[in-house]
Parts: sequence; C-alpha cells; structure tokens
Amino acid sequence: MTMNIGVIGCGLMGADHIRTLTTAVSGARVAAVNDADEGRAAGAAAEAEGARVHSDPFGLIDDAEVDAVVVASADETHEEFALACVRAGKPVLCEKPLATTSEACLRVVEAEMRGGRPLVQVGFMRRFDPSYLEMKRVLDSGRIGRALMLHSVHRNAGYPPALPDSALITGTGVHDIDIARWLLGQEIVTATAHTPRRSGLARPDFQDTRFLVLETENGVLVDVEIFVNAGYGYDVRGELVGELGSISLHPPATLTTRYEGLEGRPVARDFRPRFQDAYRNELQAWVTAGASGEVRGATAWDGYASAAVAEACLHSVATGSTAPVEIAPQPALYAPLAA
Ligand SMILES: NC(=O)c1ccc[n+]([C@@H]2O[C@H](COP(=O)([O-])OP(=O)(O)OC[C@H]3O[C@@H](n4cnc5c(N)ncnc54)[C@H](O)[C@@H]3O)[C@@H](O)[C@H]2O)c1
Ligand SMILES: O[C@H]1[C@H](O)[C@@H](O)[C@H](O)[C@@H](O)[C@H]1O
Repeated sequence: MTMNIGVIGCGLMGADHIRTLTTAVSGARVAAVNDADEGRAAGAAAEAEGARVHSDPFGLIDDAEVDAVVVASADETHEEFALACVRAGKPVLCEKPLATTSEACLRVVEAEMRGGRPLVQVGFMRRFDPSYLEMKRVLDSGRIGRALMLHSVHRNAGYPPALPDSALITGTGVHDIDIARWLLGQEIVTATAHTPRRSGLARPDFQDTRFLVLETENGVLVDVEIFVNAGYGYDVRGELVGELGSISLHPPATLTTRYEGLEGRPVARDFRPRFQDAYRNELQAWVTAGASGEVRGATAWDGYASAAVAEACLHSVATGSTAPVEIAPQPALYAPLAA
C-alpha cells in the first residue's frame, strides 16, 4: 500500500525530504504540499509530480487523501502543526525541535496520551546515520567497556540570518543532546554552558560559539562544541571514550586525494550531503512503521526531554552556573531509554 504524504514547509529541508521521498523511499508518494511562500510550494509540487498545493496548512492536514504529514516549516510553527496531526489521528514526522519550549513539547505529549497512541516522530536523523548506529552497536557489544565520556563537535559553515543565537542550543545543540541520550541510554541531569570567545565572523549581536558540558544520571560527561560560522564546511565529529577503548566518529568521505605532498578529503557544505543516508533511512523507517501504526526513532517524549536539556543549557547561559534538568515523570506510553 502506498502512503500519501503531505509536506508542510518546502524550504531547504522540506524540499530535500520531498526529493528523497519521491526518488529513494518505497511505499510513499508526496500527495500534497504547503508553504507560506506559495511560489516555493508550487516549485516543490512540480518536483513531486502530481502533488496538490494547499494554501492552508491545516487544510492539508485534514485532507482525506493525506495519510501522514512531514512538518519542515520554521521551528516556531511545529507545535501547532504537530497538535493538529495528532488531533486528526495522522502520523507526523516533525522536524526538530518538536517545539521551541519544553512546555510546548509537553502539550504534544499530552495530546498523544489523550489519543492513546504515539503518532509523532521527531526528525533526529542522527539515530538513522550508519556511523552513529555503528557507534551504538560497538558500545552495546561491551567491547569498549562502560562509557565514561562523549565528545561532540557540531560545526556549520554558516547559519540562517533570521535565527537568534539561542538556536545554537535549541536548534543545533539539540541534535547532540538527543544523540547523547540515545547512544548512552541515560538521561542528562545537569547542564553547564560555557561561552568561548565570540567568532568575529558572526553578526555583532550573535554569540557564536557555545561549549556545553552535560552530565548523565550515571556520571558520564558529555561535551558539545557548537560553532555555526565555521566557514570551511559542515563538520560533525565525535568520540566516545569507554573503560577499555574508544570509538571515533569521522565525517564519511567518498574519496581522498593525494597530490603535491598533501592528502585531502572533501568537507560537506551543509547537513544535506553529510546526512543524506540518515534522512533516507529516517524517512523509510517512518513510512514503514506508519503503515503498521508504529513510531520508530525519536518520539514526542524524546522531543520533550531534549528540549528540557536545551532549556537547562539556556538557564546556565543566563546564570553562569550549572543548571539541573527539570523533567516530568515519563508516561508508560513511551519506551524508556535503552542502555
Ligand atoms: N534534521 C535536520 O538535520 C534539519 C536540517 C535543517 C533544518 N531542519 C529543521 O527543518 C525546519 C526547516 O528548516 P529549513 O532549513 O528548511 O528552513 P527554510 O527557511 O529553508 O524553510 C522553512 C520553510 O517553511 C516555510 N514556513 C514558515 N512558516 C510557515 C508556516 N506557518 N506555514 C507553512 N510554511 C511555513 C517557509 O516559507 C520556508 O519555505 C526547521 O525546523 C529546522 O530546524 C532540520
Ligand atoms: O536546522 C539545522 C539542522 O538541524 C542541522 O542538522 C544542524 O546542523 C544545524 O545547525 C541546524 O540549524
């Protein structure tokens, strides 16, 4: 059976998801699109042959021909669209962050609980990236012993000018927060945000860079470097250090050049080429699971928990001290983190 998908938000990420759904995911068809910018919606519809353009995003969600929805509009719109999908009983792949505050994320969790089943998958695509999956497999095999420390580097070549610098934590670092919870199978209990020297290439009112230190319930320390005007490219790297060994995560490269005494590998320009496989696997898993009424990947609860950690980081920025992570008790509807 083919799942008819409606996509809200046809910018960089939405257009990329439409292309992937149309060319590389089985059992799916992009049936409808919407964007606040109508020209962009029309362009996206042309790419997904036969997709209808809706001028109203809620009309798209309620369209009887739409079985499931991808939300890839601006961060501050996610909550209302995710809530409308839950009310309509339709599976939704909502780009991260689930909402801009933990309180708003909790409203989505509560809506799902009222409906009695999870419908929301949050777009934490690193959980579907082959390198991160391998990292988790090796850690879970016991080969490197118990995890002690996780280092995470998250650099972007540039950043959307409309975003405030809090997005370094709520929109960028939130990936590192989610992947740390998922890899380690532990909740983060405290957060300390450090503010390194500001990059002179950022806007004058924009604090680029941040350095976070997160502590898990079992005492693992996670450090996260966030730097979004790195200029040279998109660079996500990390190392997990265990009692018996370590696992390093390098950007995948398809070729290495050697000439004039130098060895070189290309650096991705942005998240799309770097996480191409992850986005495809994420969308395929969402379509396959949706067909049997399940959710794979990050749930609304994971969206809430990561937002609560991001908020603790922002609190630490404001106070200059370590902040506890305030998190509600986890409802039985959601599976606990697997260590
Ligand atoms: N998982 C990832 O790796 C990843 C990567 C990039 C972006 N994102 C997330 O995806 C979302 C989109 O990011 P982007 O980089 O594509 O941004 P973008 O600005 O390129 O695109 C956003 C689109 O949403 C549209 N839009 C905004 N408000 C709308 C509304 N109320 N109704 C309908 N359309 C609306 C805009 O017109 C625009 O076309 C963001 O939430 C972002 O955080 C996730
Ligand atoms: O929305 C994007 C996206 O989530 C990317 O994966 C991240 O690296 C960027 O910093 C963020 O702005």
